[in-house]
Amino acid sequence: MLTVRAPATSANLGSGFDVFGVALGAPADVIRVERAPETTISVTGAGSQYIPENPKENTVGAVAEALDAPARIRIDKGVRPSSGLGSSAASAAGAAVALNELYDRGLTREELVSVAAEGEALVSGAAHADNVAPSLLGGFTIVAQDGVTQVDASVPVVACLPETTVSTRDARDVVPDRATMDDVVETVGHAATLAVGMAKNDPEIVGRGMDDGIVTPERAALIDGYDRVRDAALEAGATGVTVSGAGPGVLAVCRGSARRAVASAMLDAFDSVGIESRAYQTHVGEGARLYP
Ligand SMILES: Nc1ncnc2c1ncn2[C@@H]1O[C@H](COP(=O)(O)OP(=O)(O)OP(=O)(O)O)[C@@H](O)[C@H]1O
Ligand SMILES: N[C@@H](CCO)C(=O)O
Repeated sequence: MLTVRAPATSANLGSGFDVFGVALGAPADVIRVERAPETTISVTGAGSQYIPENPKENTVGAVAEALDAPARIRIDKGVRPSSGLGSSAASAAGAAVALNELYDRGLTREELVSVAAEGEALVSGAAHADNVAPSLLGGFTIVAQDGVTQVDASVPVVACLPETTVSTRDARDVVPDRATMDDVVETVGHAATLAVGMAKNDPEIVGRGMDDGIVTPERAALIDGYDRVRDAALEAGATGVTVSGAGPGVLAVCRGSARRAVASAMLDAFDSVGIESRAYQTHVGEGARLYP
């Protein structure tokens, strides 16, 4: 039996819609695999009651099929589904690493990105790789048409998850078809700033590059209390705040010394609109890890 821990991720980071992603130190899914004549899946842990065990409907089933690697697969969910922390992607990335090893397929982590993205296509209708790439490679990743670029980083973050859910499929329906040239120019400037901030591991520069006026306002409107949570986090010392992935999670970047205050401000702000939430005080972290 092989065991893999695959981290939650936060995609987009505001200015990098469908392009940027980061691996988070916590939470994570744990995937266990054993060879079997056909694929079976069992799911336990956070939100497991909402996750299908039918291989045709689970992201890990799509990965097993893509690798032609039938297995008995057990998923222990640390990443709650439909929260904006790449839950479906963490399972897919973990399964890709585990099954590649189990069947000695010899694919690199970079090559596994498109394999794991097959699972994302199954649940969200688009094979976007901005969650599976950081879950596989760790750090900060840029997914472009011609490949993935990765940089190690350890910027402190707070990921605050309200009890509500938003499905990625629904959140993709509100993405505008067009943007003005002014908005594009502004967003490119922010995205470039953010990428430099990650390379320098500097939360001030990362935070300055997180704003986006194209997709984020539409997504934020789906999250009750978003404006209050954002304002509270900024007041408590966050350098940047945005919707995590497709939401409803909210991601704040900050200096390590401000992390506790930012988390507490975000929890209080959700509470003030009658919504319970949970905050992960963590950092940009490592990718999927294989245990012997
Ligand atoms: N292994 C899996 N883990 C989690 N969700 C899964 C899995 N397989 C299938 N799903 C389905 O995928 C959907 C959750 O995926 P979705 O992309 O909406 O959320 P997410 O992965 O948590 O977040 P995001 O992509 O916004 O960061 C749910 O409908 C869930 O049932
Ligand atoms: N880039 C994708 C990620 C989903 O987590 C989206 O925002 O729809």
